[in-house]
Amino acid sequence: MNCSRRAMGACGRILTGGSTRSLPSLPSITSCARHSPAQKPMKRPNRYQGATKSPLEARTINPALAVVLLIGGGATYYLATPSSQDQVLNQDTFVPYTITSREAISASSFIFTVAPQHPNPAPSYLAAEPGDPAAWRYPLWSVEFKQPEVQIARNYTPLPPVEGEQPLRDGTLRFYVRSIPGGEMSTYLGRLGVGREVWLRGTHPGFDVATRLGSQRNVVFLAGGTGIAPAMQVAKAVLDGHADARFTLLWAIRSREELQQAPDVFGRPASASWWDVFRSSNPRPQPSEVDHPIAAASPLGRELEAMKARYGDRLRVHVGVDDESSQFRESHIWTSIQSLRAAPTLPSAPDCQSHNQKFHAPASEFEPAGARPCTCRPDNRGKNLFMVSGPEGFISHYAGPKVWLGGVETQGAC
Ligand SMILES: Cc1cc2nc3c(=O)[nH]c(=O)nc-3n(C[C@H](O)[C@H](O)[C@H](O)COP(=O)(O)OP(=O)(O)OC[C@H]3O[C@@H](n4cnc5c(N)ncnc54)[C@H](O)[C@@H]3O)c2cc1C
Repeated sequence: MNCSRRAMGACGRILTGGSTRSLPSLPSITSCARHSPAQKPMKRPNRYQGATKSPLEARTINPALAVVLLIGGGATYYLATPSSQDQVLNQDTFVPYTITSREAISASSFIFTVAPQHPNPAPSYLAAEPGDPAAWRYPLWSVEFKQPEVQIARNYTPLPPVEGEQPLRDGTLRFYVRSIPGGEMSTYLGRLGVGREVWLRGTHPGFDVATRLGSQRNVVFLAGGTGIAPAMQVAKAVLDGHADARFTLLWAIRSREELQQAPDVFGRPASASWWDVFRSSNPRPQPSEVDHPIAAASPLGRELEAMKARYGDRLRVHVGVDDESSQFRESHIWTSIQSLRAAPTLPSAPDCQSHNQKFHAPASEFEPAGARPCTCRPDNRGKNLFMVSGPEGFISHYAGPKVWLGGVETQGAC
């Protein structure tokens, strides 16, 4: 735990969904804060968090920037009653959707699809004009679901459309959710079957990946569990957007069934016993790169496989499994960062709110695209990114605890 935090650097900060950090050959870090002054009150849940400076930054070898997206715990928000006039997805009121499919991945996680009850030909998360191929407007975004019985809301991250499928103009969205024991919203969603009604509000743009990355092309993304949803969003946006972009996904999961079903049949590394861990002749299990095709792929595994088929070596996927004692450690993160062999970037402009670390630290995880314009030299715009996303405990492990910084609760800042 301490080791991980040291590895990440000296500072970090909480983002509602992610945190930012520096990578080795990627310079200093960028960070995001959880609450943006520009945001309306009551809208910011807090599962994904971002950290500003990080241990990685502290150890900066060559400046490069890293963004860490974090998924954190959820805050409770009292919800406004939806107006009858707001029938399509919007940022102010909750609108009804219907669950159209539900697929279990493990005993506690599942993917489900929702369709709006009032179709909207131009949802706010689509960039294309009607008639053009549809594309998502933001590299990273989420919507809120509400739990009507106890009046709370939580953010969830739509999964990118499956390979070969356009974002659907009928507004259909898919989500990967884990039911947390005792969790108000996630257990509520876990109980709902096909045909049940859910209520959504959004679109909520996330950390402005495009501006932060600028002319740089490398992202390392450490995702814990359902934190893979934002990772897949960012991977698709970055890899579709730039033919020379490279994305390394480090996916930390509790058990292999998130990636592969029937793992014992298909060659899962043997679980490490306590005895194994301490036997010098049996070194500690290590995270491994995912083979393609993925044997007995889970529904999520099939989606990763499709992305891998599309992007080839530009997308590398590594998995660390709790049950197999192959968690990601500092050395794995550094190896992934350094393997990108990104050219060092120059220091950012002192007043650049996108790339200077002092502004990055208190930045919000929820920020409108372009809200923080880059003022760096034209030939030095952007930072390679290291992003972290996952449950609060996961983020704390890698980015450090939540702290208050400049009146904003952040994570990864110290
Ligand atoms: C921008 C954003 C996007 C998100 N996208 C997704 C997504 O795509 N899929 C998804 O499943 N979640 C996502 N989340 C997290 C989600 O919003 C909720 O926080 C989560 O589902 C838990 O809510 P809850 O009401 O069930 O638990 P709560 O009642 O809020 O929490 C109950 C307890 O469980 C702990 N806890 C919360 N989450 C976890 C966890 N993952 N593991 C272990 N303990 C936990 C809390 O700290 C608390 O102690 C996202 C969060 C944000 C901010």
